[in-house]
Amino acid sequence: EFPAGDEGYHTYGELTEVLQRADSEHGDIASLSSAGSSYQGRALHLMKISDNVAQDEDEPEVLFTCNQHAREHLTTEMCLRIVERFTDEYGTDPTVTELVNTREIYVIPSVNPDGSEYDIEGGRYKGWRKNRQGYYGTDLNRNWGYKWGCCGGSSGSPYSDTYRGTSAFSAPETRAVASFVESRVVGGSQQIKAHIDFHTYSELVLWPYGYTYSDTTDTMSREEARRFQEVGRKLAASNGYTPQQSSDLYITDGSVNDWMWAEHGILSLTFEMYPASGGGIGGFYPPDERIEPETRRNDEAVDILLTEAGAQP
Ligand SMILES: NS(=O)(=O)N[C@@H](Cc1ccccc1)C(=O)O
Ligand SMILES: [Ca+2]
Ligand SMILES: [Ca+2]
Ligand SMILES: [Ca+2]
Ligand SMILES: [Ca+2]
Ligand SMILES: [Zn+2]
Repeated sequence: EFPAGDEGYHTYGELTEVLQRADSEHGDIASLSSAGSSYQGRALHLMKISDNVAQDEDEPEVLFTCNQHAREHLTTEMCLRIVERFTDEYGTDPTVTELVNTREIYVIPSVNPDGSEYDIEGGRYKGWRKNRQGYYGTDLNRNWGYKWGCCGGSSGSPYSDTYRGTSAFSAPETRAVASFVESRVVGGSQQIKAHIDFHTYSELVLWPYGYTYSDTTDTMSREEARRFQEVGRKLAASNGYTPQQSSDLYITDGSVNDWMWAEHGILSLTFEMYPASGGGIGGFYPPDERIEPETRRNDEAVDILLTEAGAQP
């Protein structure tokens, strides 16, 4: 459980309850399933939100993933905010209603439930980042299969916080989410057009590639790079984060954004949420009073991405 005073954060059990309630109370537009299981057997909850939710309609699909990194609990709350806003405000908020009627929204609130539960075990924060596979865990955001381990943007040491795992997709969690994305290739084309992976912290909007400093590659043309910049800057203007290519921060290899773009042409970005800086490990644990303001802060960005998905080939 969360330490005293931080009860506003959701444990895995509480998260599960909220999702199950949304599914039952909004059955016409919300459908709860699972992308697969974590290493320790927890369901990787997958919520679909759309009109005629039981039908696979020809509407742009958008994916939101959260909590790849265990200690980044604010991101789980961010994905919950998306689920609650697009179910509770459907039929009253015109923007929400229009987006639910014209898009298929997928939300995975916790990609790393094992690590998240371990991080808060005994009501004390451990600063844990990785999953719970093997003795020391794998950094899920270095385990994706595009340019895995290519470029010094991850570690081969199991003790390291950026340990890439024994092979691409060696972690059941990345494998499950990747399989879900692969299942959205229908009639030869990927139905998911855009994606945000939420992290904390630093208040940044990041776009690929992470594995190289160069803006363009054989799989990122000048106009594609310009599209990422344009959308990234628009998103950052709405929430006050700083927009940049992720390698401007540091080189990473095996990150989710690189794989989503290179393998599926998905406009995939990372949001690093509040706080902007300061506090070292403490920055990962903002008091629960920050949950509402810092998740609502991204409402407009979520709407922008859902809208931009309609213009994505
Ligand atoms: N959340 S964080 O502190 O781990 N930072 C992220 C930043 C990041 C995210 C996506 C691509 C490159 C870099 C990380 O995975 O290192
Ligand atoms: Ca509190
Ligand atoms: Ca629909
Ligand atoms: Ca569809
Ligand atoms: Ca519709
Ligand atoms: Zn992170």
